[in-house]
Amino acid sequence: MVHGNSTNFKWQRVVIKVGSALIAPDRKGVSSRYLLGIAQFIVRCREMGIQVVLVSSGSVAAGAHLFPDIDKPSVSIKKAMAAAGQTEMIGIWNNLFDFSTAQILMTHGDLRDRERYVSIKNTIHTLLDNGILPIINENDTVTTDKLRVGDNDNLSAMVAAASDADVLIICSDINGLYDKNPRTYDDAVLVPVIKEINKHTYAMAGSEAGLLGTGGMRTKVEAAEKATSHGIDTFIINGFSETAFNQLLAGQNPGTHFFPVAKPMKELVHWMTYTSDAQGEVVVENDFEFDMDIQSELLTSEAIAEVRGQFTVGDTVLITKRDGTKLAKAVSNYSSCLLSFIADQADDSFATDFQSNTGSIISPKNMAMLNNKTV
Ligand SMILES: Nc1ncnc2c1ncn2[C@@H]1O[C@H](COP(=O)(O)OP(=O)(O)O)[C@@H](O)[C@H]1O
Ligand SMILES: N[C@@H](CCC(=O)OP(=O)(O)O)C(=O)O
Repeated sequence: MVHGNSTNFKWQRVVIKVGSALIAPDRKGVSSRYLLGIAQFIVRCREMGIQVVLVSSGSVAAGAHLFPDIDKPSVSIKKAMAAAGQTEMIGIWNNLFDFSTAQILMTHGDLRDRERYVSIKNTIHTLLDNGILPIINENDTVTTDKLRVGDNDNLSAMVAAASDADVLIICSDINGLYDKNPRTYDDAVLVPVIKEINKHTYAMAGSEAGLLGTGGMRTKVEAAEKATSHGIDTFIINGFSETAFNQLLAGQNPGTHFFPVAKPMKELVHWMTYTSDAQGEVVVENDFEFDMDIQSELLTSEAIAEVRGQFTVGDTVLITKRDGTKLAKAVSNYSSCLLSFIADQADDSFATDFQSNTGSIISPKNMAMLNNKTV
């Protein structure tokens, strides 16, 4: 746990996310220029008994030099860059350590499937228990718009939650979050501490990324929101600066430190809120409220105004009011077809009988209240 501007370094497990500009700063293939300092930090953490998981971006940037005549690469060229760059990148990381490393490539399609998520989680823990450094990236070659996380900031927060980490360190090409983009405004000021992430935090982050990166500060704030709501301290630091790593090791905050929330979400609720992806929507009337006291009647067909999308039993659905308010995400015990059918019956007794035989539509142990969060 970290306090104020200093740390007492009681971390047991750290996730370190490294941005593309640190891997291939000149787009001439991978370079060890900045990776040496990061590798030294990883080694020192491990010497202190802290387990480390590395999330490394940079496969596209690392592979770009193999396609020298292409100014504006298409999606398929970028995927080819990623495939070729990934081996260069893993090669250089592997050479920097005298212990074993392991590569894990994943997509959002893997993380949002509970069984695959648990499998990833178990593999990470098994690697750590055996002293092996997991090096993780999105599997860009197989992603589609529907399947991808799209940026490694959010991916690193999902990985931090899956790893049960207590700190996430996002290494970027800039000192931390400024009150506005310092590449545009000379008078931008570094924000050292964020105690609560809100719309002002997002306003400061804006939406511009650097030349090599994806998502800029916005996706880093999204990542910090995901991680801190799971009780994970989050830092954005300058990965170019060895001083920043030394400061962290000395218990100081070298960049922006996002404090964990006072009451972190439980693991399953956190996964449902931030990692699972709703396959459909169950729309209820505007005056609907969950009555948590009667669990079997948490959501009954009479309350349903509309069923949107196609989902099967066990899929996650979004429960929204007609006015668009996001109430909850929950695992549906009914398919969209069946739910539409029983909700459309004019005779309420049909639905009541059906539900008393088949069971409730959703159950509280598989639901996460959203309070209109952006997820
Ligand atoms: N408020 C801000 N504070 C800091 N950086 C900002 C801000 N707004 C935009 N940026 C841009 O975000 C960049 C870092 O994000 P990004 O390019 O995605 O890097 P990375 O590869 O580390 O993920 C900075 O170099 C800067 O150009
Ligand atoms: N999976 C991509 C990373 C995309 C990404 O988020 O990049 P960055 O903003 O530099 O962390 C790659 O390896 O190129």
